[in-house]
Amino acid sequence: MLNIQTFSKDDFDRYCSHLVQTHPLVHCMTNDVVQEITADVLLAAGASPAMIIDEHESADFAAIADCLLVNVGTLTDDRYKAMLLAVEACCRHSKPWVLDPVAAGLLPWRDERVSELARKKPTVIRGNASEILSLAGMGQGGHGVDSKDDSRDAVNGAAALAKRYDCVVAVTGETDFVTDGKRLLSVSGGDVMSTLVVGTGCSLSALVAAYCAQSDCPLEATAAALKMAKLASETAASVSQGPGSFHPAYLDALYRLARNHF
Ligand SMILES: Nc1ncnc2c1ncn2[C@@H]1O[C@H](COP(=O)(O)OP(=O)(O)OP(=O)(O)O)[C@@H](O)[C@H]1O
Ligand SMILES: Cc1ncsc1CCO
Ligand SMILES: [Mg+2]
Repeated sequence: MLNIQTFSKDDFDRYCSHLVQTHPLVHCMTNDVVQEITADVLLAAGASPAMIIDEHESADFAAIADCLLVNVGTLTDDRYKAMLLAVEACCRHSKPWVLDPVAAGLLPWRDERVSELARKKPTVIRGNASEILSLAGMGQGGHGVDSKDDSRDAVNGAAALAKRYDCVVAVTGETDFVTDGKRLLSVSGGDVMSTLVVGTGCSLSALVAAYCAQSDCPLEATAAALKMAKLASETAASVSQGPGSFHPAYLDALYRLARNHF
């Protein structure tokens, strides 16, 4: 078992300043459900989103963008081909990319493709506890796209996965954990209301990609993205009455955090 280090607010401040000053261009290949929240979260946080998804353009754009998100939430054959081309371009150009293995562990066709993507050297894999446990071969999948497991129970699976694929693995939940198989960081806080708005996890994976752009420490850059989401969720929950008002308050809170770091 690795020692758990808490990721500090000072560390977050440094990474957040870097993000808002560099304004990274984030190439998003994500699912149909979360396009809008993903773009809005990136803009509010100080990054620049672009959803370029066709196989004729994905490799060219991966070479232009600062980082890539691949999210398999609504995967199709065509999208998968375009994702592979983008991932290969990222690897050729040494650009960071993040894999969000939505609903891993439930569907064999999807699982085969998620495993193939994971073997293509993602910088970070970010998922909920059930997704990370399934990828590590230690779980049976979630309740559709939602987690059935506690993130604390997925820490060993996350570390095993990080070692297997030589990448950073982030598992989110009541407490978030990030590991590269050698160090383990925890990020606490946030609010359970995050789980009642679709795409808080998916958009967080895009934010992880943004923080990893031009960073030489993807482990800490990932923790910074998770911390930003936790801080913004806390603020949003304190001023909202339910998921409907939480959603815009979350964007506003991300924006205020970013603005404080200009
Ligand atoms: N019980 C909880 N208490 C507080 N925060 C939580 C809780 N569960 C999840 N979160 C937070 O919600 C956000 C999304 O994480 P989650 O694990 O729900 O991702 P996900 O299942 O992939 O989401 P989605 O598929 O809807 O995009 C993270 O910021 C995480 O820290
Ligand atoms: C609800 C849903 N279904 C496929 S992807 C997605 C977004 C949350 O992961
Ligand atoms: Mg998810």
